[in-house]
Amino acid sequence: MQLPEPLLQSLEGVPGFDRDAFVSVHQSGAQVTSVRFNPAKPVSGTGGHGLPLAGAVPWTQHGYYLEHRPSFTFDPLFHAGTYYVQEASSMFLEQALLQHAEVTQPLRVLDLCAAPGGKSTHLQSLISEGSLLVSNEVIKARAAILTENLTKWGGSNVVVSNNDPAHFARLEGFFDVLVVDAPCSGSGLFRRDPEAIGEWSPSAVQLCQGRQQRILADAWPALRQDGLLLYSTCSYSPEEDESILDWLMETFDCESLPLQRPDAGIVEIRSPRGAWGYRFYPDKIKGEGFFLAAIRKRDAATAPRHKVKSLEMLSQKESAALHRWMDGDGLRFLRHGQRVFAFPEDAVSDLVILQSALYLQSAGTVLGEPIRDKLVPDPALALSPRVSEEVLRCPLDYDNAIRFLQRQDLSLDAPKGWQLATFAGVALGWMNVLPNRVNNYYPREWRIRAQAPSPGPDPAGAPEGTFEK
Ligand SMILES: C[S@@+](CC[C@H](N)C(=O)[O-])C[C@H]1O[C@@H](n2cnc3c(N)ncnc32)[C@H](O)[C@@H]1O
Repeated sequence: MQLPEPLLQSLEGVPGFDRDAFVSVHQSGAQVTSVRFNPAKPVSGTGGHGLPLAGAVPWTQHGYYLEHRPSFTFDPLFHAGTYYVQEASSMFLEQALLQHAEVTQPLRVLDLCAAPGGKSTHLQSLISEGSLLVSNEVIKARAAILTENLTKWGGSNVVVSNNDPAHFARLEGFFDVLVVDAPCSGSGLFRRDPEAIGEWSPSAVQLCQGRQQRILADAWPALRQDGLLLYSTCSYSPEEDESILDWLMETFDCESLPLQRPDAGIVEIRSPRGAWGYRFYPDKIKGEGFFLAAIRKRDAATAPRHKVKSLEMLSQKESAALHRWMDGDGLRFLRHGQRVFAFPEDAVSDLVILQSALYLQSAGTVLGEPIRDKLVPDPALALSPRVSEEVLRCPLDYDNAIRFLQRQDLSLDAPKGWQLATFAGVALGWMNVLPNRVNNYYPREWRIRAQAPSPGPDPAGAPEGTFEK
């Protein structure tokens, strides 16, 4: 692996940069794989997840390294949203949130650059049920992947939007926490993705810096006074890290916040204007290149009055019928078009504002489409940890679970009607058992398309739909 010489030269003198160790860790071919478990979907069956765990990630509660990289595509528990494959350094976000936000209180959190959903699934696990996460992605195709990953994660307190950062100016002072995991020149991921080296150049770094400033300037008004900004990149370049912190300090009234580090390998820096930032180098910690900083907004933001369209609530009778399908404690059932969905009761007024200001891709948990007195259940309901205990469950063995996820026909001896297909006690999706056949309702766009790998671990990694920082 040939790292760009201009990159190495630009890092000379940057705190924590050790040229020889840095080059050598990139040339070693070593790969680090890590996952973060979903606390809302514990797996208790024999052997649990069966993943080859190799110790905890020191800066997060639910993150673990793996001894090697298994084929996630052919693990039903991956599709069930019981864990997310996430780069370890990125999980440091948890420390920043826990140290500087009141996560036990209801929070409105905006994850502005969210696809494919690593930070958003993490944030969802850290905030309270009555909090609200708005997970935004500007690129439409990527917003669809984000929705899929968040649907599988299962939280009802999430809204996915597909907006340009500039649109958030309509929500002045609305959010308590703003996460900007900015698009960047990507040098931090060179070890994992050597092909990205070819796309790197000093001018790409400049271009990214300009874009990062625009994104931050556009979203800044949406953060309330005393709200928390978490800024991160996977770039080593000071132009995208320290210089952005200095630009924030010069442009806005804000205060930089220090973080406690549970691992001495994380390098604490002070920018020329004194802002704190945290650098991750693969030769110093077990993870990829990453940068994170926490900033408190000081200037005032006034909450504007919104012209709002109301939402259609279900009647008590309609809602009562839905409790057979979902534990609705603390949730409100609402109608959108033909479908009904569940949303945290305390956040319904926020949703009314959001739908007036943004282009929403999804909100809460879709239960399905009521037809006469019956419900055609939605995949999101199957993947919600709140799906009712009353719903019939059909445990599948491994081979049938894979057939189900490939959307193939199944031949099973099961009672008639809607059933949750489960594996190791965790729901995968819906089947409708008819007298002469079983209809597989796994979404076509989510199905496994890859060929099954040969038995045994797959150190090179099998093709898969979801893996990112
Ligand atoms: C580093 S990735 C986000 C990764 C994500 N936070 C995660 O943890 O999985 C940056 C995201 O910003 C989006 N993006 C690109 N250009 C953008 C822009 N001008 N404004 C906002 N987002 C942008 C990209 O599509 C990409 O999804």
